[in-house]
Amino acid sequence: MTTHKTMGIVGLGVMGRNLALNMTDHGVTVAVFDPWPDALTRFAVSLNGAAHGRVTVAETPADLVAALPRPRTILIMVKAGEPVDGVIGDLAPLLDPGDTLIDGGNSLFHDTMRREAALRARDLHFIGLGVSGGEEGARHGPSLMAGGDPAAYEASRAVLESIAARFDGAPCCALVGADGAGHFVKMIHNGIEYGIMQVIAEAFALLRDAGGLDHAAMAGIFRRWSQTDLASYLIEITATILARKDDLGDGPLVEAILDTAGQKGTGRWSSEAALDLGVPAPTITEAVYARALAAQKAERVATAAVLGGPAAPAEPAPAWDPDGPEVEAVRQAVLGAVISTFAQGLAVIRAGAQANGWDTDLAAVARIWRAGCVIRAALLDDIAAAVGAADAPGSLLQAPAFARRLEAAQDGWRRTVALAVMTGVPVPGLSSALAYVDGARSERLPANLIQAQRDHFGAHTYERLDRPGTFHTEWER
Ligand SMILES: NC(=O)C1=CN([C@@H]2O[C@H](COP(=O)(O)OP(=O)(O)OC[C@H]3O[C@@H](n4cnc5c(N)ncnc54)[C@H](OP(=O)(O)O)[C@@H]3O)[C@@H](O)[C@H]2O)C=CC1
Ligand SMILES: O=C(CO)[C@H](O)[C@H](O)COP(=O)(O)O
Repeated sequence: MTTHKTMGIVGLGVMGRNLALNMTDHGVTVAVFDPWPDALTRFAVSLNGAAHGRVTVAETPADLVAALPRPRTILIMVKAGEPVDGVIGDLAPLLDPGDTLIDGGNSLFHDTMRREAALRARDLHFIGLGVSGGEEGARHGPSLMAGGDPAAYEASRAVLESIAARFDGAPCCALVGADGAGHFVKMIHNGIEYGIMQVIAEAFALLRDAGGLDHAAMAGIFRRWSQTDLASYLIEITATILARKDDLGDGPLVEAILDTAGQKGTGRWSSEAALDLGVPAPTITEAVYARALAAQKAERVATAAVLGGPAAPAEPAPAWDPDGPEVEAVRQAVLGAVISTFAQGLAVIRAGAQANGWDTDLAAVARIWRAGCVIRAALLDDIAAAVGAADAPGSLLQAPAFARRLEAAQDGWRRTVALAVMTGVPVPGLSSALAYVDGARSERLPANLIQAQRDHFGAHTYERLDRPGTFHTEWER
């Protein structure tokens, strides 16, 4: 298959525009189309005369297709859902066998599987490409998670690798399986992103509300945490956010922001996939619930007016020392919860790959998350080594490097969750992540009682520990 150094791009919003600029920086010839004239104007302004001769601005999908050498490759960068089907519907009749469409949006992997099959039947290739890194990543190096036919990926690989972020010189771009695999991996990336953002937000609430720390002190704490095992993009931006003053009012900007978090669907889809696969991902799901609860602002205000929490101490406690043991305990809680969330997400990817017949290499996934993406973190280097080892265990929790980290973190983590419970600070992320680890390391869980209850009320039968077979008991006789 021919290697493409020319790419068509449909959709010049935040991501499409910046990916197009990134490509022109890397010598790729691009032809772009967006139905919104302002998007084309904004793109022309961003180009500022650069890449002369290597950019064609098309006025219609037909012009775009005509501007591309065969076999053509077109990256679709529009909102997930109907707009993607709309663009495919516009382009497919104009394409020739062997051409490739790449969907770089946050599409649901089931949609990608459906689209890939429909286009394959028309001799067209379809790659579902997870793109992470936001605006800055798109412009200067995102992490790219591709799903599709290896030959079609090979044809676009040079361009994708040239624009991807690099970690120790290696591009953060890989084929992670067939059809919907790239979008599945990106979906779980976002689920992990939800979990980590939630536990960081809970740490912020504890430092502020239980620890009595001001925003300058908290910014310093997060900056120091950036120098530890917790080093990551999300911890870094949290330090920056906490330090920012409100230029439209007094005090820190973060306190002027309405406390209702938005969500576009990938977190919920991750939870749905985990439930469908029967794989626990409680911290991801709690993070989705936490955003749903946050969105119920009026309801929360009404409840707060009638329902009190724990009694305040007679004497207000002094603020925590930013270098003291309480803050270190919160750091351990966040570290443990981040590891737990990665373990949950990787387990869902492993099960999703198995269920869908994808040959997803978990170590490659961890490697391409080391730079460019929102969940990039120092831990990912060790995660890649742990899940890529010849004798890699079934769960990240069993990998010696992570079992030891969790053991070291658990004391502070438990004290932090206990403190949150006693002071009434909601920590669904930190506590579910801990419960996941405690459940995962339990040789015996109380599911024996659940089986007995099921057998009692529904004659569902049970198995025994000491002999094979299926048993039923007449419990009331
Ligand atoms: N923003 C981010 O940080 C990230 C976004 N993503 C995903 O990337 C995708 C694009 O996101 P983003 O760039 O932020 O979205 P934007 O809304 O900024 O841009 C989408 C662009 O596509 C255009 N468009 C819509 N429908 C069509 C169509 N039928 N034909 C051609 N163009 C069309 C839109 O035009 P109009 O405005 O007129 O509708 C708009 O210019 C989404 O799936 C998003 O979830 C992935 C990673 C990070
Ligand atoms: O894919 C992304 C980052 O990786 C996008 O920023 C996405 O919009 C984040 O999800 P949500 O809007 O639901 O918080």
